[in-house]
Amino acid sequence: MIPSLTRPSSLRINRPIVLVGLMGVGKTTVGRRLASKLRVPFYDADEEIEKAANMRISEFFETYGEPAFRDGERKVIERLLSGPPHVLATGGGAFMNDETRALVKEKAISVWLRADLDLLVKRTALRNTRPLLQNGDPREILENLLKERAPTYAKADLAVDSMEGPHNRTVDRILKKLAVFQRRGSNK
Ligand SMILES: Nc1ncnc2c1ncn2[C@@H]1O[C@H](COP(=O)(O)OP(=O)(O)OP(=O)(O)O)[C@@H](O)[C@H]1O
Ligand SMILES: O=C(O)C1=C[C@@H](O)[C@@H](O)[C@H](O)C1
Ligand SMILES: [Mg+2]
Repeated sequence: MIPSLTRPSSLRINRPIVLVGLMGVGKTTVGRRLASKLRVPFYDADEEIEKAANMRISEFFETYGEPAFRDGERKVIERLLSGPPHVLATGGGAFMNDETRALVKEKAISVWLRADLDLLVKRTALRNTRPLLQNGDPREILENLLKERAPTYAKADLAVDSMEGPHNRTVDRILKKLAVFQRRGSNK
């Protein structure tokens, strides 16, 4: 028997699926697995920006600053969303940009991945390449970002918890909500 980890989903998506949410919530890891189950390509906006600019995100922030990064991020997301259905993991701040969010709302199904503060602190501690967490106490920064950004993330079409446990449990929760959303048009 094919293990459930790799068993494809019977769901057919007709629009890109865009994952939004804070740093460390699992957009990249969960997104990659979701795409594989849906048998569609996976893209990570942060990786695409790094490829286009030929530098790491942290270097981009240092060289050009955050407003230029947000502009590049919007362009990269616009290019990706004009292609066929796929799963796209966005950078943690992408959905905060009004133009980027309007684009995502128009062209894709957006999914807010949620986790509590403790888990975000634990997961982001595994990698220290996130420029916004470099200057100060990561817990305090994440707590403030969570407060500030949650009302905007809540504008996504769906919200799914990405809590402790196997990644695939989160993937399966997304697939279930997507199936209902596609059938009914909306299901928060
Ligand atoms: N559902 C999950 N269960 C357990 N661990 C997870 C889960 N999702 C992600 N992780 C772990 O948390 C870490 C951060 O995940 P990931 O890099 O996918 O987050 P991200 O949302 O893409 O962050 P960023 O916005 O900084 O790119 C990884 O080490 C990953 O393995
Ligand atoms: O939350 C944010 O604003 C960011 C998250 C990362 O994915 C990167 O896009 C960048 O470090 C900014
Ligand atoms: Mg990521």
